[in-house]
Order: sequence, then C-alpha cells, then structure tokens
Amino acid sequence: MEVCAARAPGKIILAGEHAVVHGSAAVAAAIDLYTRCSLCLMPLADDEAATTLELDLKDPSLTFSWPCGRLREVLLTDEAAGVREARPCSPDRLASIARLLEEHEIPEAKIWLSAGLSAFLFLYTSILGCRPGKVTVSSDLPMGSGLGSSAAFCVSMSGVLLTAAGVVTAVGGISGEGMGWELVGKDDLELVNRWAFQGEKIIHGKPSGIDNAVSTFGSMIKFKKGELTNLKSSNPVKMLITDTRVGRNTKALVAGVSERASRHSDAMASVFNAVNSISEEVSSIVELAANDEIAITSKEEKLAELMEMNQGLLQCMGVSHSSIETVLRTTLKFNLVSKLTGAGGGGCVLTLIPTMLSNLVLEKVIAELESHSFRCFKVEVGGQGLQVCQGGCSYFNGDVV
Ligand SMILES: Nc1ncnc2c1ncn2[C@@H]1O[C@H](COP(=O)(O)OP(=O)(O)OP(=O)(O)O)[C@@H](O)[C@H]1O
Ligand SMILES: C[C@@](O)(CCO)CC(=O)[O-]
Ligand SMILES: [Mg+2]
Repeated sequence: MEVCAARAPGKIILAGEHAVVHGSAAVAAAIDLYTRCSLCLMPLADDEAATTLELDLKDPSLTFSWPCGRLREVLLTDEAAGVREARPCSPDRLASIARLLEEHEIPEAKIWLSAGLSAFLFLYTSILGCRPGKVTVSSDLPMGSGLGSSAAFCVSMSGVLLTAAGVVTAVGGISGEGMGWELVGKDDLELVNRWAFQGEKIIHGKPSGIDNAVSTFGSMIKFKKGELTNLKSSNPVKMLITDTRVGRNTKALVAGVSERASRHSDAMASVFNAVNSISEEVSSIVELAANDEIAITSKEEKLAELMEMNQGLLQCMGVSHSSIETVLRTTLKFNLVSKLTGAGGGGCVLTLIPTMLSNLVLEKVIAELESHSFRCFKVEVGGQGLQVCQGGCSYFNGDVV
C-alpha cells in the first residue's frame, strides 16, 4: 500500500477579483489555512469486482466509492493518457462523470459538492487511470466563502496524484516544521498548477487562474492575463478575515459579472480598467520598504484607500451583499477599512489591521463582528504554496502526522 499526501493553502485577494477574469491585474496572497489530501494506492486485485476508488471527505464527513470496473465502463478509459501535459475535461467526459455522480445519493443540502466531486473524478482518472485507491480530504477552509477552497482542493489533489504517478517529487523539508511536509521544485509546481487549473474550470466555469496559481506557488503575487509576478512584501500585511457565513457560488457570481459586462460593455470596461490601476498601485505599495512608524502608517493609509475604492467598484459589478455591507459599517466605526475577498455575494471580507492598532481595539472589533454571527480569522499572509509528503510519511486517519 503506497501512501503519499499533499497540502495547499487558501488565499486572500487584496485587489482585483472579477476584473482579473476580464484581463485586469489582481493581487493575491496565500494564507496559513490548508486543504490536505492523502492517497493510499491499493494493489491491483485479480477479482476486479473487489476493487474500488474511494473518496473520504472529512468536512463534511461524507464517503463516496466507485467500483473500478464501473469507472472503466462509463469513462471508456483505463490507463491515464500521459500526465506531463494537463488536458481539459471534454464535454463528453464531463457528461460521463455526471452519470457516475447520479448513481450516488448526494444529500440535497450538499448538492454543491457535485462540482468538487466532478473535479476529483476528472483529476484522478486522468492522472492515475482507474486504479483502486483511497483519497482522504480534510480542510481548514470554509467552503464556498471566497478563500479559494476550490483551488486549494484542486491543487492539493493534483499534487498528491502527480506525486503518486511519480512525476512530482519533493525537494526538501521546510525548516522549523517537523511534520514531513516538503517543498516541490518549480517545474513540478508548474505542472501541478496546469492540472489544478483544469479542475478549477470544472468548478468555476471561467476561472482566471489566480486562485490555483497562488495556492500552488504561495507567497504574494500580482497576476495578469496568466502572467504571475512574485511580490516581495517588505512589511507584514495584517488582515482580519470575517466569514459572513452567507453561502454563495463563485461560478454563478463570475457568470453574473460577465452578463453585466455584456449589457454595459463601455461602462464595465472602465470599471475593469480602474480596478487594473488599483491593483498595479497596490502591488507597488506592498513592495515599498517602510522603515519607521510614519512611513508604515502612510503605506497602510494608501492601502486602505485603495481597498475602499476597490470595494466601491465591486459594488458596481453587483457582487456585494447586505452581510458584506454590515461588516463594512461595523469596521468603519473603528476607522478600519474592509473589502470583500474572492467572488463576493456573501462569503469573506478582509479588514486591514494597521500595525499600530492595539490588541484591545482589535478584540472589540472581533467581538462586535461575532455578535452578528460572523466568524473571524486572524491569518498569516504570504506563506508557502503546495507541499507534499512522499512515501515514509506516517498516515493516521487521513491526517499526515
Ligand atoms: N475540501 C473540499 N472537498 C470537496 N469539495 C470541495 C472542497 N473544497 C472546495 N470544494 C468544492 O469547491 C466548491 C466551492 O468553490 P467556490 O469556487 O464556489 O468557492 P471558494 O473557492 O471557496 O471561493 P472563491 O472561489 O471565491 O475563492 C464547493 O462547493 C465544492 O464543490
Ligand atoms: C472572482 C474571481 O476573480 C476570484 C475568486 O477567488 C474568479 C477568478 O479569478 O477565477
Ligand atoms: Mg473557488
């Protein structure tokens, strides 16, 4: 029984969501909340009826299983057809995957999982064929809330599958972490990113690629038309994340913005253009070195103003929500600026935490936000991207320990 695992981080978008789908620049950073996938490859048995592909989702505690013979029959495939180039999921293959999912009773309240399950079946069978195995997924990220849960799912899944296929290899441990997680070389990361993007297309419809890129490569990045620039943030950027717990779906929100853009093409082109300028300015500001209190405060004031402007333009795109407006009003009472992050329509909101803000005030802000039944997270911004744990990693109940 071969065992390997991968973990990939969620993300925040500091500026540029939605506009990035239409060619504007955006700025995003990895956060220290992860999705972890582990894989046990089972030996091939003579009795095919006995072999299955199993997916165990720890959150929300559901298990799915497909007989390998049934996968072969419906997908008309056995061997994976070369994994060094990521292939898109054809409409025929997506229809076959939908048939396989229909054979499962997905609870009505969890029907939103179908997109993730489709991406899983596509990635698994494309990379490993119809081999028997058990994949376990657990995540720190709220799903469908703007923190890139779909991208972290596709990146960690692609990472573990490509590691098992022997085409991605670990290059060394992470200092200070004795958990067996290792980094991955640049070319391997590029390959994982291309596969994860194909998975994101199944979940998002028309992703820009920013979420899978920041989850794969980590750090803080500027992203424009598929081009990625690493940003060296010279001072820590502190953000509070508030999850409004209002569920929404990125695919529908992205489609809604595109429809508005086709109804008002000139006006929306100006909106996207303004967002592009905001993202360019945000990316230069985060790289500015500020060495004293005055310089740090001035840098933070500029960032806050740009976030406020970006939020106004997201309202123009039609992706704000009354719950987001409540967060904005609440934090403004403490002179703090917030903007939605990710696709909006509910989900998560970012609040810039100035370096000089006292912990006492921050705790008051959190208490007031939580009195609205929102959930707050303090996160580290700009950390590592994909990490893997190859062979030899101890495996316990789906967690790498
Ligand atoms: N751990 C997971 N297990 C199974 N499916 C998942 C998991 N994480 C994400 N998904 C799939 O991704 C979908 C959520 O993706 P969606 O793009 O709508 O939100 P998000 O990625 O959290 O937010 P954003 O795209 O705005 O950053 C879920 O409905 C599910 O289908
Ligand atoms: C809304 C969006 O811009 C970001 C979602 O995190 C979609 C995308 O870029 O794929
Ligand atoms: Mg997503």
